[in-house]
Amino acid sequence: MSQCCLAAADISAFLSGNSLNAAASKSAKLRNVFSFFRSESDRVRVTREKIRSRRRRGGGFSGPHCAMEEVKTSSAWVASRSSHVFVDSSGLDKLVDKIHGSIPKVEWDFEGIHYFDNGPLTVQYLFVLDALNFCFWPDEDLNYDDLAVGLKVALQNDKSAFDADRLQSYTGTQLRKLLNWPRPLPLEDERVRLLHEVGSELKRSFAGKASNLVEACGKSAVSLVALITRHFPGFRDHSLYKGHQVFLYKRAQIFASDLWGAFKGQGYGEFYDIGSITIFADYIVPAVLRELGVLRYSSDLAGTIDANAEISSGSEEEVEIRACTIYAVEKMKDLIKAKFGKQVLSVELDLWLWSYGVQSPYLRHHRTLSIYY
Ligand SMILES: Nc1nc2c(c(CN[C@H]3C=C[C@H](O)[C@@H]3O)cn2[C@@H]2O[C@H](COP(=O)(O)O)[C@@H](O)[C@H]2O)c(=O)[nH]1
Repeated sequence: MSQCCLAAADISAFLSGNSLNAAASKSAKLRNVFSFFRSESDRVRVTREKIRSRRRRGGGFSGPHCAMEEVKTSSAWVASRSSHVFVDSSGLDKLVDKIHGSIPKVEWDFEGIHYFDNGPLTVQYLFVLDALNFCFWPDEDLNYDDLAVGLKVALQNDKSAFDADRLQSYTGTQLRKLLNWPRPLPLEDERVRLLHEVGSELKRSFAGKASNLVEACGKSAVSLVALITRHFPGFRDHSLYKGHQVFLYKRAQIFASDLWGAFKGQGYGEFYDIGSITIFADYIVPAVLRELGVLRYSSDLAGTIDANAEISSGSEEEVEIRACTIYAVEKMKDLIKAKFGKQVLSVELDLWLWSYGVQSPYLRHHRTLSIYY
């Protein structure tokens, strides 16, 4: 920079676009300095634009670890500002003491309802299952088991039923028939759209196979969640709460957990970081935590839920229920570690709490129309 050793003051003045303009008309020397800085500023502007466009494309700064950490940190952010839902620390304390820090062991597929052949077709089955694993409550006869069994029977009858091309072409009537369901499914058009999305993106990026998606994550559940939410918009389970983005990623995370459970932590289910997965913010676990005195609701919110009235997706109430669920279970894990020196997994806590909830006939859960859970 021999021709332009301007003092710092001049450079900052330049960046403000004032003094160098006037000076440049006085002398050639300064004119050179000015032209040098103009080309520099163009270079800087181009670089900045490149960074901005990379950010817009979502490249570079949202690595896999960001995604999962964001679930925990954004849920904690909500919990620290919530006004409809509260985590009762004494309730949490009592629950941990009650179980002496030991979680009752619940087997994955304790109901015996899932397809399993220990191979890539099981991965395809679980990905299709978790693409549709949401919002059963509007049909009081429908529940998760009907979906799991329906897809299992469909695959046993036709091994090509979940090929990427087939997934892209299902209609609502065909999906209903596949599940042997006598009437339109809740959010049926969305379920069909999500099947199409899974089929087309698996074909475009993973040779049609969910097993390739899993193999691409290097045995990291966190990377798998990041890969899924990057490629499949239907899995991008997030909300805006008081102007902040809150990440929940329920169906992306439960897919990793279902692989881990189905394959017993081996093969397609082997993840060195399964401990990073949080609880799955569905509508059963929050209701169980409320029943166990861990979550407390405002009287208005309790009244709405107990009257079986709906809560809007993205409302403060809905986001606080889901985020406080994640926050409470993370706190529960810390408490079990501090009090009993035990390291428990969210996926194990989840299976215990969820299985407890689906077997409680009078459980009152919140009702939100959502494709996320
Ligand atoms: N937190 C959490 N939420 C879960 C599951 C499962 C199923 N997990 C399988 C894996 C191993 C087990 O053996 C299960 O068979 C479904 N759900 C959610 O519950 C709701 C369905 O309720 P209902 O309408 O009553 O069927 C709905 O939001 C659904 O997305 C879970 O494990 N954890």
